[in-house]
Amino acid sequence: MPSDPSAHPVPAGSYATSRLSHVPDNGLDWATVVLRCAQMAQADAWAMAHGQPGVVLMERAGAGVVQALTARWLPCPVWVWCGPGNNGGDGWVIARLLEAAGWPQVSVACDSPIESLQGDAAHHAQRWRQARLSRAASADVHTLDQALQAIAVQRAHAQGRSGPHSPAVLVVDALFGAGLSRPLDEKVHAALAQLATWRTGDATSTPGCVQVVAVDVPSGLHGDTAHGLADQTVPCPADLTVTFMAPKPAHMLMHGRALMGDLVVHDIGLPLAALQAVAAQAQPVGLWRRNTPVVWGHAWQAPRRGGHKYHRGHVLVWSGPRMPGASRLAARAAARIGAGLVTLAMTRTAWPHLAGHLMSAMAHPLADESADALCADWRALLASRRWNAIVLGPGAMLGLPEPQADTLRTLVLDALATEVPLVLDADALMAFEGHPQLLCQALNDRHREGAPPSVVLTPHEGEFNRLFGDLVRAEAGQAQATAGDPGKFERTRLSAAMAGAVVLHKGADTVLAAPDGRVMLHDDAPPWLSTGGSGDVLAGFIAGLMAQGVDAWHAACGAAWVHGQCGHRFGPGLLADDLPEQVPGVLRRLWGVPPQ
Ligand SMILES: NC(=O)C1=CN([C@@H]2O[C@H](COP(=O)(O)OP(=O)(O)OC[C@H]3O[C@@H](n4cnc5c(N)ncnc54)[C@H](OP(=O)(O)O)[C@@H]3O)[C@@H](O)[C@H]2O)[C@@H](O)CC1
Ligand SMILES: Nc1ncnc2c1ncn2[C@@H]1O[C@H](COP(=O)(O)OP(=O)(O)O)[C@@H](O)[C@H]1O
Ligand SMILES: [K+]
Repeated sequence: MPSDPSAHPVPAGSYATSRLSHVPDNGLDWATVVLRCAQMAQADAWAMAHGQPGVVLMERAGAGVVQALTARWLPCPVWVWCGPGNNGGDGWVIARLLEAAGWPQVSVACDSPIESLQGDAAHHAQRWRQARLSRAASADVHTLDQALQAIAVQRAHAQGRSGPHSPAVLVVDALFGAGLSRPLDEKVHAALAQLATWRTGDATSTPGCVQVVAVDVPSGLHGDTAHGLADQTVPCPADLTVTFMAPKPAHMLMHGRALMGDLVVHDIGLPLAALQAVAAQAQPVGLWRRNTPVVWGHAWQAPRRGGHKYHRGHVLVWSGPRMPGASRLAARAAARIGAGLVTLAMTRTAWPHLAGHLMSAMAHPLADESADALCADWRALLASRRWNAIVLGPGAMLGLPEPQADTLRTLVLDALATEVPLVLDADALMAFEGHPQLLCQALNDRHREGAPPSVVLTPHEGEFNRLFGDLVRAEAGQAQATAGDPGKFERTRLSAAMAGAVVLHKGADTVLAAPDGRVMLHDDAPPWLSTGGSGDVLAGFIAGLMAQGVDAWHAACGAAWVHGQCGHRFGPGLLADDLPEQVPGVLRRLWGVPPQ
């Protein structure tokens, strides 16, 4: 990861790419999409129908794996495990090319007879066989059982002589790709599970003695959900995974990614037109994208000459009585990202202590002798001025008149009854735990069909599950034949559709979704962001952008990007307080403002 990725208009990806050509077309290019398995198959089919033979694509896929593999490991004994379909087809290419590159011990295991293979895989299996025979070498293909026995012997002989770049045995998992159609057979699952035990090391071997390269995905993992089918476990993680053209959701979601080892996305030469054809089929919503300025930059401009502070919007931040730091972080973030004015609303009791800590931000005291008085004052404040965005949630609940959750729910519903763009975070979401329908109803009442959404919900994974878990499970169960976890992308998409709001589902793999079905992945965030208050800053960034007139969707995407960039710029040791202070540098690079 570069130390300052904001130097690039498109941030460095979180995976390695080989030969990826960045040809922008209305912002659409292979590097910025996340394709579902069916869409990848559509792109492959389009390319094949437009003059790119499948056998050539398969040759390039195998060559890409060999390129990544030989860059990492020295020649060592290799087993290529080939499945019955095209994933196996890649395996035959890999076996042939490794031998052609001079790797001395390459063995192939396939439980399907070569004669039973079809299409491009059959073609490449035959090419492998011919290459073997032309060298007067044996063209024997082994079963997975035989392969396991042989590997057991090879690793026993190699004890103490393997290293990170020269394992006793390297296994290429070319059994099944991302579009798995049914769970793995028990026998295949058990073979991969045995491999996994050897890979991690056991009483008789050291970790790394057996290493694994996955073609497309570790077999058994579905590319759309990052889980096995029918709740089957994914038996064998990989040390290196090579997929093709674009990542699938499983490559980008953390629990899928954790099974992949290093990830390489290899360009097998599908043209941009193939992607455009897939995008056309995905209209009007479009493809799932990776979050870069290309997709939201047009919605957010630098302050204009001759403008004044009111042009840049006024943000109102709800400040809870006991955890005022959270709202102050959000307020500071909103101001730093460009809101012209920021006001914190706080209870009258807290006001004397808190107001003195504010400099550029303003404070407004609210009656707090009872929940009714507080809510009445809040409603009066909402009506009193032209607010351009509201943040409600960071540190919002503790210390409110009892019952606290009821009081906070009323405050949220009052804010939702206005037309002011709104960010609901943390406590404001948890106040609806057990009552998600109430929140969804209020959000849908305010959301006008066809109008852009004006509310952003920013749950982290725990909040998301507590708030939406049951609703999403029910909805996904109805929609999917293969009930089970539909994956973070789909869960987030469903929640946004149900809520009629933008949902920014936080985490190391942040997924954003809009009610109309748009989905975005923010994968360029550093782990330094996992510190208390960092989410409060993000809420402030979103509100700061909405106050400047950016719609909820683009504000959420832009804010997530700025948040990640601030984390990169500061690096280790980051506190949430440091994030807003990084914004000037990030914006300077984003807008190309010359250094001072
Ligand atoms: N142009 C292209 O297309 C390119 C494709 N490429 C490569 O192709 C891969 C995708 O290939 P794929 O679609 O053939 O899928 P794959 O994972 O090999 O398996 C399907 C086969 O397995 C069978 N089967 C399924 N589940 C099973 C189970 N549990 N247990 C047993 N059998 C099972 C299934 O049988 P069926 O369900 O039809 O009965 C079918 O025969 C992709 O990952 C990439 O590596 C690259 O070469 C680049 C160009
Ligand atoms: N490991 C990680 N890598 C990248 N970003 C992370 C990681 N962990 C958390 N984040 C980000 O940090 C922020 C934390 O927000 P949140 O959990 O609401 O914290 P808080 O409530 O303390 O403000 C979110 O934007 C989240 O996406
Ligand atoms: K595989």
